[in-house]
Amino acid sequence: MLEVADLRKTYSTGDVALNGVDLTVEGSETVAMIGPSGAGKSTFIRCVNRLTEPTSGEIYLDGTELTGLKNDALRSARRDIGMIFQEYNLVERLTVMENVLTGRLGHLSAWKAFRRDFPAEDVDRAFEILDRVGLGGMENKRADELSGGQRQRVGIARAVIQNPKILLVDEPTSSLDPETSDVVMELLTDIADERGVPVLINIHEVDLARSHADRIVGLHDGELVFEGTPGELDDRSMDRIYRGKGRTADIEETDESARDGGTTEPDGDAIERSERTVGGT
Ligand SMILES: Nc1ncnc2c1ncn2[C@@H]1O[C@H](COP(=O)(O)OP(=O)(O)OP(=O)(O)O)[C@@H](O)[C@H]1O
Repeated sequence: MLEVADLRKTYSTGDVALNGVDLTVEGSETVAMIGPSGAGKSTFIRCVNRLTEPTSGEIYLDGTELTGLKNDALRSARRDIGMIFQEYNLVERLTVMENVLTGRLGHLSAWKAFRRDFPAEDVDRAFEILDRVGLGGMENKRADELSGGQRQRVGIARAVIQNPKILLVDEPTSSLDPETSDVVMELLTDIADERGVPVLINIHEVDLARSHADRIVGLHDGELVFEGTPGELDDRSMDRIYRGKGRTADIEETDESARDGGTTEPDGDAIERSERTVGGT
């Protein structure tokens, strides 16, 4: 389970990317994070795996506090986080099998990692996972011979072989056509279910989020302004996420004036206006 509390990030440029975000992702749920460009989605994911140092806040993964970890402790915690990237981040000249096995490098001693000396069980698992993601028989192909969809499947297999406690996925479909995007999203959610691992996906395509996620969270200007099921993501929520309209503060203000309008005695002018209206009818 990932638990994030009051996460804040201000870059050295003064840009406030995250302004106190709370989020929990657990079980085998798929949570899609949506929001306009610059809302802070990538910063959030990068803070969780500490590629970006948060300014403040707490991040727990299955009870381990990730902020503040250094060196070996940080390396070990990162083994528990499977990352899947927009641009796949494969080593082009290596084979599919070699790319997948790099997901196990963090589990080997430095010497074995240097020699890429993987135990037989890792290789067996790589075969099994490649089969699961639909790349059975392609183990010896070089990464640069693959299509975008195939590359992303290698990226998924490489993350899954880590045995992660969570999958963090950054714009997995941005470089893919709509049909392949759909297949990749389905694969991710199925794998989450099968392995009992939660998935947090940062995604631009709202339709994909709606059709594949269990829960959607919306960021605007570094703040979480929506959290709900795909069915709850109505036009008003979309406005709040993409235009910053009707955020909690605005709603409270509106509600207050509505309440006032209902309970406060109208002033003299209002009475006059209303009488004119009545008299005129
Ligand atoms: N390395 C950086 N240095 C300074 N400011 C940054 C850096 N990275 C991001 N920002 C700023 O932080 C804010 C959030 O950016 P971030 O990339 O997290 O948003 P995003 O929602 O992922 O956007 P996109 O969907 O375009 O990728 C933006 O204002 C951005 O300019």
